[in-house]
Amino acid sequence: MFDFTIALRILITLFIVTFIRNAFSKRERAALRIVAVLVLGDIGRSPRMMYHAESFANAQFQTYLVGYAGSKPIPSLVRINVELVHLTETPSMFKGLPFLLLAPLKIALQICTVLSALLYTIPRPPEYIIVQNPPSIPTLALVQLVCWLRGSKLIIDWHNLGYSILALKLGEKHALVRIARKFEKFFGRSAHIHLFVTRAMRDHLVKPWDLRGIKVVLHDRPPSYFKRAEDFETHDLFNKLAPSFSSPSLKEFLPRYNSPRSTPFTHLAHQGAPYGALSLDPELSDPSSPGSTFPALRADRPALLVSSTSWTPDEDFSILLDALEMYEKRARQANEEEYVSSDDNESNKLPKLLAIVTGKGPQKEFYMNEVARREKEQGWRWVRCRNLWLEAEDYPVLLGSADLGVCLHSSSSNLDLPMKVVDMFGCGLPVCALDFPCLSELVKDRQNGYTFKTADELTSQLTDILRGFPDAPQLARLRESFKQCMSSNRHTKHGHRQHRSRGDERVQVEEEGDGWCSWAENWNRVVKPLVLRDVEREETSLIW
Ligand SMILES: Nc1nc2c(ncn2[C@@H]2O[C@H](COP(=O)(O)OP(=O)(O)O[C@H]3O[C@H](CO)[C@@H](O)[C@H](O)[C@@H]3O)[C@@H](O)[C@H]2O)c(=O)[nH]1
Repeated sequence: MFDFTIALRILITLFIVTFIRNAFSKRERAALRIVAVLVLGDIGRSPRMMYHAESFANAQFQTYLVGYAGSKPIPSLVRINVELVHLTETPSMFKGLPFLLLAPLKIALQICTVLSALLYTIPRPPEYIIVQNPPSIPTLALVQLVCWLRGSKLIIDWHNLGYSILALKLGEKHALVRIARKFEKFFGRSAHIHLFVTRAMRDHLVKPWDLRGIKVVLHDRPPSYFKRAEDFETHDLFNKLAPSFSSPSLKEFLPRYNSPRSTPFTHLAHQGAPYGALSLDPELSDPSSPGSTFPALRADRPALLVSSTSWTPDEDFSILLDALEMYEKRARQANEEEYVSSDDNESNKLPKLLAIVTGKGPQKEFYMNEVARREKEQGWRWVRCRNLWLEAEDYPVLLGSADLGVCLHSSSSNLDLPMKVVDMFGCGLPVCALDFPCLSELVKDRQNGYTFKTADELTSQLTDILRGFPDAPQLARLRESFKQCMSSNRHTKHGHRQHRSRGDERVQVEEEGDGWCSWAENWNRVVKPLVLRDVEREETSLIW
């Protein structure tokens, strides 16, 4: 059996020896063009850090991505040779301990495993270490120490504030929250570069925390392969997902299909056949019949709603659950004979609604049990809700195949924006998003989506948008204004250059505007010039 205490002792001894050796010998000189990207979390569930790693590697850096193994990372990391360095997990036997006992044990192990990764596994000192905050404890202190020992430059990527997440658990006034805030402020103050996910976060931190270093906003943006799905991609995806839709309650809910020729959303159609008139004709759906067939959306498909959540307390899933329950009631009123008068026409009907919730996290089991309970006890006929975790390459196809996205993110600090909405926008998907301060940096109400505050409001938005589906006029209008909003953003407000003083240097910083573009375009414009500044300087001095 794995002896945790022996491993811990070995790691602590190694750390002390290294520390003394480094403290009393000449500091190492960092090697140019090596970067360590550190996240104290599951690498595969840390999209922004994976994108940073990809961008550094594309800028010819030898790139190490340090974090926990778990979900599969994006495939491009393997292609471009990013080296994954895995941290040791907290042994599962500790997981049942109370928080106040578990926390120090977990931190002790984190200290050992992070130091061993940054000091030993990465053989030459990196030029840059870029760290995700939060979590802040113990990471911020560790990276400051390693940068001091190895002569690396620190980049802090401010995603949110660690102490504000702890406050959700312990309450704002708790002594540990106050200590965590002081820790974050002290160890987060100095860095070579501070990156912020929003302007609101930059403004909140720069002056009040007296941050030192280059400070620049880098909004989340989707990679270029996040796009609207073609019908054949939707067809392939739902064929692949067929085993996840095999439960009796889903089978009776979804239109009949015959994989691989048809799925609940698509079928094989003949070129030139009228849209929507095909699914009932088995001859036409048979790929072996003469003439070319191609996958097309079926007219009797349910509306597809996608929501992604980390199942944490700052994303209150009960809002969506209540909204789905109310949608079920309204769909019965709109569609079922006992409620509908003969004057009511088709365009007032509401479609069946399949909500797919992606994501992993602590509250998943609780809420999915609640979904199953309500579905069964109330005999839902118009709504189903299922949780899935998709392979990294399938996740954008699901978003690109959906009709509407829902986001329940409410920031613990009111300073960070949901990456999942960025993903949805990249896939051409308008969203209904829970409102909170600073959301307007991303979601413009009634332009690229709707904002809501309560389950009631969300239900009204769902029914308005989906009424008459698949020929839903409100959905068509929303898609049109979404397209206009994103394309006008793309061509207008790009950033402007600013000069900032940094010691005796004048630093040119590209300030980001609201412009919509891909992650790579944004990173190359904002971060690349900062991390390759010495190259520019060398090139300039060669010219002169
Ligand atoms: N492969 C896969 N990935 C998924 C799936 N579902 C969600 N994800 C990944 O999980 C991310 C959402 O994770 P959250 O933890 O819910 O992030 P967020 O609230 O939307 O955004 C927060 O984290 C970002 C990244 O750390 C921050 O950049 C952002 O500011 C914010 O703090 C998505 O962007 C996507 O990359 C899935 O089924 N499969």
